Amino acid sequence: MSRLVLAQTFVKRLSQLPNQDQKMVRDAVMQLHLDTAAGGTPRPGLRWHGLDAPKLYSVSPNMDYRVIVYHDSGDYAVLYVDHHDEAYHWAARRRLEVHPYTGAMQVVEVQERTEVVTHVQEVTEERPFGGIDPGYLLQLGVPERYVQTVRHATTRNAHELLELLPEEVAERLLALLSGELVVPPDERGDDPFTHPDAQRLFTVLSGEEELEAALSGAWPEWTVFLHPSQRRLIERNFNGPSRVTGGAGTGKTVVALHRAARLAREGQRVLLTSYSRTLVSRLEQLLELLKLEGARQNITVMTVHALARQVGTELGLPERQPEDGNDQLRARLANCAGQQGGTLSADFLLAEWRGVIEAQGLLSWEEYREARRAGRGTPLGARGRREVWQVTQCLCAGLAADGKFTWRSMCDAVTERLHGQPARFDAVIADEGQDLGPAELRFLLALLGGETGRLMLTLDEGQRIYQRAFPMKPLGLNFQGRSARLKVGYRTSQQIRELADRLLPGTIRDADEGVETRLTLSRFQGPAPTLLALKDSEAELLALGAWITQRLQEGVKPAELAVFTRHDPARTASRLTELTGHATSVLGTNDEGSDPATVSVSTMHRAKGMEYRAVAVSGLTAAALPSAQRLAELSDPADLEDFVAQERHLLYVAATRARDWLLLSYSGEPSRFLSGLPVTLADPAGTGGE
Ligand SMILES: Nc1ncnc2c1ncn2[C@@H]1O[C@H](COP(=O)(O)OP(=O)(O)OP(=O)(O)O)[C@@H](O)[C@H]1O
Repeated sequence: MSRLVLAQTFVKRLSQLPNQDQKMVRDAVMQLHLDTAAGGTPRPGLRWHGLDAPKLYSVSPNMDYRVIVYHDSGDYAVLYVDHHDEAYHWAARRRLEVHPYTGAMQVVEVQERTEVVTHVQEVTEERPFGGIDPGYLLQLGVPERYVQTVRHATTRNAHELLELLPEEVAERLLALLSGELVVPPDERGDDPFTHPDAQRLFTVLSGEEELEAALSGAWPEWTVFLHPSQRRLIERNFNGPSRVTGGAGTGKTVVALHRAARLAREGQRVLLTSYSRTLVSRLEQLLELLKLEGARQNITVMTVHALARQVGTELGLPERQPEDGNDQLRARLANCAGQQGGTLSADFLLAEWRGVIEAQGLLSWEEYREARRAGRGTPLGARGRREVWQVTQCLCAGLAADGKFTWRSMCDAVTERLHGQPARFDAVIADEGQDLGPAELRFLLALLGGETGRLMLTLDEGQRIYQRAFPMKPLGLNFQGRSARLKVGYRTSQQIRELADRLLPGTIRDADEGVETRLTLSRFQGPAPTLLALKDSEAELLALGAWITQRLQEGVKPAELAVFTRHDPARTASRLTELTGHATSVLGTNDEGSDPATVSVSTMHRAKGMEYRAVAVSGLTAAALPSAQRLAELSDPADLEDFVAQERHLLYVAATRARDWLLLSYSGEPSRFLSGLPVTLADPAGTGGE
């Protein structure tokens, strides 16, 4: 009996081919399987023949395409497909080797770039791995042919080398670079394709049906080829609350989905949640791809607020409508302060309400009088506190009289009602957890009957755009020993990730004093991002139009393109259409999709959770980012600092929605967040930086 193994590189390339070509390749692979499954040989029609590289073979679905296959004893591993020359070029640069220490199958790149790295011999430069014992490097999975190259790598070219090595190895070396102690992977096993290191790249198929599903494109890569660090987080049972962190596009949502699926298959009642409807509807769509069948009914997918409202109604809380916009609350606070002749500004009062009273769920004057005001910049004496309390009580009374609630106060009210009730879920997984506040977390814990160990948060401090950081330990959430960082960037090209990383500090500290370095690796290369500086907004829109035209000509579909702006996307969309003729649709705050024949335009806030092949972030002026309008309203230094950090994160979020192409643009004075980034001056086609 022989086995058929599929490599992630094949599945990915197959999905990029035109439909009719995919079918032809699928038929050829199915044929190969049928011919060899019972120990036979491939039929002559497949034109099976050996290549120059050891154990690599080629199959020809037609005159144009070649499928590259590794074959050894009973194993057939389908590695890659492409047009004749490209496929052979791919094969010529790769070897499949069973690693001598780990026993895992590795795809090792050879030639060209290896030599580039080896020949950089600047003795004066620091060699970060120079002092590491070759035996230890081997234990970490470094391919034998690379051990000396790694030891010779300099600080400058170490990253180039890491992008070249098998991912699992690069990840361990990256951890060494950031000063972590790295434990070598498991001892070698018997099967090179099922070693945890190999599972991110290969999947052994158990039959024709599975092969059919894989080949028909019903198998998006993420549903099968998990990174070992993702797999561990999905399979591990934690003895306390757990946390998954990672930069944009490192697969945190993928972990959340697979873990929810795994627990549901075991019969657990799972809540998979996040804070916005857009994010939750994306979770719902992706969950369908995991083909859960009966187990699907064990998973509730809902926003925290929608669920709180539903549970509140069940528990007999009066029906109220949400009123949570900053502008509405600020107006109510100004009104109350005016009535009471207070001295504090509406903005200060709002920040105190959001940052102290709502954040800590303070329900009485005594509690507020004693409360810690950590993170608030302006000190408040007893008189000031009294004034804040009176005004915010007036706010609450006004909201209640009008049949309204703020989401946080509703969460707190429901949490109180849930007290002492049995758990409604066996597990809660909250994606984009950085933007959930204390009230939301308390509610989630109440749904678990207080069992903090059944909560998993996936989050990125660098993408915090709504919620100021707050310590989680007082809520009983201590993640020590149960926190893991994902380091492989799946979404964005190396070039886009590197630029986006420059928008944020290299390390980020959370409110519990945890410090994380943001080092991440990318899985693929792409064109350099472009930063355009134009003389006025009309010139900027024309340049944007030219950039879009160029992308469309290169085969990017309108639905794979998005434009993000800080303010007023409707205006950008209509001016863009007027000036350039490109059809656009504006995405609102609901989860509605856009017309696939148009380019999406939305706010940078709406970008969260989205993904496109090409993204333009336009109008990045000093006045727009951080929003000058909002800055003028803030007086407390801590509020200002929080706000500027959130605006910076917003740019990071918008930029990291791009997989292959990124354009940043502005006219006049640039946003302070762009300082230090190389500008490609007015270049309408967007080719200057590429
Ligand atoms: N193991 C994997 N194999 C292939 N693709 C993956 C894998 N994990 C994640 N991806 C892909 O990478 C992209 C980003 O994944 P995901 O949305 O889970 O990342 P994230 O960390 O939640 O991102 P963000 O924080 O930016 O929202 C998606 O297209 C996803 O399908």
